[in-house]
Amino acid sequence: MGVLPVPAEVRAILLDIEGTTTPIAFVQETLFPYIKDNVKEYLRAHWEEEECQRDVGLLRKQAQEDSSLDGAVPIPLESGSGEEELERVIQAVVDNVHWQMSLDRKTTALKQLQGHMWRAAYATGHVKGEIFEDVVPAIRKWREAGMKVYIYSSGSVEAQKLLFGYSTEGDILELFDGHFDTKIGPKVESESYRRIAASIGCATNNILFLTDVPREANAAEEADTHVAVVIRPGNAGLTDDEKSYYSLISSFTELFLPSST
Ligand SMILES: CSCCC(=O)C(=O)COP(=O)(O)O
Ligand SMILES: [Mg+2]
Repeated sequence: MGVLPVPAEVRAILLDIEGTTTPIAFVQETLFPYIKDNVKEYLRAHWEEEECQRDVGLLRKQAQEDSSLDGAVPIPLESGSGEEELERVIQAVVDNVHWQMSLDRKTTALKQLQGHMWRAAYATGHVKGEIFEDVVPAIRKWREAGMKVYIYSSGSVEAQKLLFGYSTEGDILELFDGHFDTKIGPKVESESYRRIAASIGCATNNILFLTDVPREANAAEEADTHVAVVIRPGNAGLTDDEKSYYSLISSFTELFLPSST
């Protein structure tokens, strides 16, 4: 087992979810198929609700922005009433969601709808958020050492709270001091990490960001945030250059805090 000393100036640890706290397989083989299989039924059942209309409005706006992309699916406005017209628009939303998911897009519009759909899946016990076994004990230790702990995921804040609120380890939301999603900016843009630091009330170099994705690590590092790349079973492989450039950990227990005994 390796040991990665955490720089003394670090006051907060910022965690990615998929591939870092949670197996990619759980997201790809449980969470995403749930959306693909249930989106049509969900839209039919909730169409008249304000939240659902807001989600569709966001998806429509995103579809307009995406109109020049290969295979993009437009979402028309409902013109008139009637079952057939409603089905036509719902089918367009379904096709748009499937298209975005086929590209694993991280748009706020898609993530917002997914977060709302997962609510029922978690609340009924159909799904439990999977967490790697080293995660909870390590976070408890970091917190005892005075470290703040935050989440930054492309999944919406609502989806994050469901995953950790209904997890295989029980409700562990108390372990986090706050949550960030793509509303603060994309994870591959350095400005997002400056905004997160401002929101936490610290400098970017007071933060250590743990992620499985080198492009995200690179963006954080450009903002002068400390980074380590997390290697978990099922994660995408790293190039030799990435392996030699980044600090790597395969378990949270490998982080060594200056105050740890
Ligand atoms: C928060 S649960 C769903 C995860 C998700 O939708 C996703 O896109 C994962 O992105 P991450 O930034 O956590 O790698
Ligand atoms: Mg990730």
